Amino acid sequence: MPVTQFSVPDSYSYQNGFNSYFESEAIPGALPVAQNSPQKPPYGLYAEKLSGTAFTAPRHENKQTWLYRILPSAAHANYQPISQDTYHTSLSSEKKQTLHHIPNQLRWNPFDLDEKVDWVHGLHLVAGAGDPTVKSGLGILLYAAGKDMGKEAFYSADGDFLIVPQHGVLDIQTELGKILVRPNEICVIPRGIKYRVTLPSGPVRGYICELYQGHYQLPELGPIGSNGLANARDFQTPVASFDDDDDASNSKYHVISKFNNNLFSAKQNHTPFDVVSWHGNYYPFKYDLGRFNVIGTTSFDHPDPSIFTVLTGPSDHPGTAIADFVIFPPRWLVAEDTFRPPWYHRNTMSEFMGLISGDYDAKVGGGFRPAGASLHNIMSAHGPDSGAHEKASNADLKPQKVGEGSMAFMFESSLMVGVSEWGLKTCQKVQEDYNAESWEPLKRHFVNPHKSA
Ligand SMILES: O=C(O)Cc1cc(O)ccc1O
Ligand SMILES: [Fe+2]
Repeated sequence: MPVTQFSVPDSYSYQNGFNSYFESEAIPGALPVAQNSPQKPPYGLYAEKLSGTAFTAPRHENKQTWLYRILPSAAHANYQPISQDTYHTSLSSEKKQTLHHIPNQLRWNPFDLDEKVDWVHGLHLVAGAGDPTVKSGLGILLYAAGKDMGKEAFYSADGDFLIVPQHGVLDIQTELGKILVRPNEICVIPRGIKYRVTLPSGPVRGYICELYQGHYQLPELGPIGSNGLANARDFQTPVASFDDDDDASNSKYHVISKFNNNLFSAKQNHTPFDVVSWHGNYYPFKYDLGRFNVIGTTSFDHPDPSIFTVLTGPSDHPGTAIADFVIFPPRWLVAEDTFRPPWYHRNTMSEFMGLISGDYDAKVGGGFRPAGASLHNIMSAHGPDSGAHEKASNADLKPQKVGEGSMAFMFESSLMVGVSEWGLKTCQKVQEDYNAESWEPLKRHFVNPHKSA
C-alpha cells in the first residue's frame, strides 16, 4: 500500500506540488489581479511581502510570497527577551554554553513525553553545528508537548523547521493556512512563517532538523530518471484560511520569535492569522513518508543510503549537504551473495538517527527504540551490532521484506555535530554502554591460511 493508513483523518484542503508557484484566496477576489501592490488591495487588505531568499537570488532559487492580510505583521509592540529558564531552545539557558564535540558513538533511550508544556516550551536543542547569525549550519531539536498553544504564534528567524512527528498529531495553524501532521508524515515550516500548534489527539513527541542556511529541496535523481524517491506531486501546501478577530480587547496575542536560538515575545492586539489570500512559492508543506518510492539493488551489494533521501538542504558545494533527510521505509531486500544490512563504515558526514516506529534492521540488540536517537559523528565507526551481523551473515538470502510497520530516519550533515548539555546530561537518556553492547562483542572469524590450526 503506497500511502500510510492514518487513524486521525485530515479534513484540511491542500494544493499539491513541490516548489510550485501557488495562489490561494479564502474569499474570492481577495488576490489582486496582475499586480502585487495596488493602491488599495481588495477588501481593504494590506499587502505584505515575505521573502525567503535575497531579492536578487537567481530565479531558480528565488522564494517569496505575497500576503494579503487584515493588518500587517509590523503592527506589534516591542519584542522583549523571554527568560530562558523554562525554555530549552538555546545554549544560554545552560551553565555550559557550548556544544560538546565528542567522537564516541552516542545513543539515547526514548525521550520522555511531557504533558505539562506547549509546543514552544517543548522544544529542546539536542545537537547542532554552525551559527544562525551567519546563516550557517543546522540545529537538531527534540520536542515533547501536551498542551495547546494559547493566543500566540511562534516563528523561527533562525531557519527552516523540518518536523518529524514520532507520537501524536500536530494541528498547525500557519499564516498561510492549516496543516495537520501525523506520525509518518513530515512537514517543513520555512523561516519566518508564524504558526500555532494545537494537539487534537493528546501529547506529541518528535524530532526537528532546523536548517540555518538555504532551503530544503528534492534531491537530484540523476540516472534514476524523472520519477522516484519523493515525487513532487505528493507534497501538500495549505490553502488560505484566516481568523477575523475584530474585537481588539478580546484579541491580545503574543508573537514569539526564536532569534539566534533565544526567545523573544511581542504583544499585539490582533490575530497574526489574518491572511485572506496569498501567492508565491515560499510556504509550509507536508509529505506522507508512505508515498516514498523506494529504490534499491536488484542484484548485489548494499547501496549508499543516499538513495533514500527525501529532502536535502544543500551547502554551496554540489552533492554535499548541510542536512539530508533520509528514511528507511519498509522495502524488499533481494540482493544475492550480499551482506544485506549497512556495511561497517566511517563517514566524513555526521549521522543523527531517530526511529518513528518499529525496528531498524541494522540493530537487533533492542537499544534503538522508537522516540530514541543515535549520533555517529564524523569518522565515528559504526555499523550493524553483533547480533545483526551474526543474523545477516548466516541468513538464507531469499527475497525478504524488511521494516514492515517501521520507519527509521537520518539527519545527515557534512558538519561536525555537537551535542548540547541538555542532550548529553540533563535529559539523562544517553546509553553508557552503547558501544560495549553493540560492537565490542563482535567475534573474530578470520581464518589465516598462513597459520596452521
Ligand atoms: O549507519 C546507519 O545505520 C545509516 C546507514 C544506512 C545505510 O544503509 C548505509 C549507511 C548508513 O550510514
Ligand atoms: Fe551510518
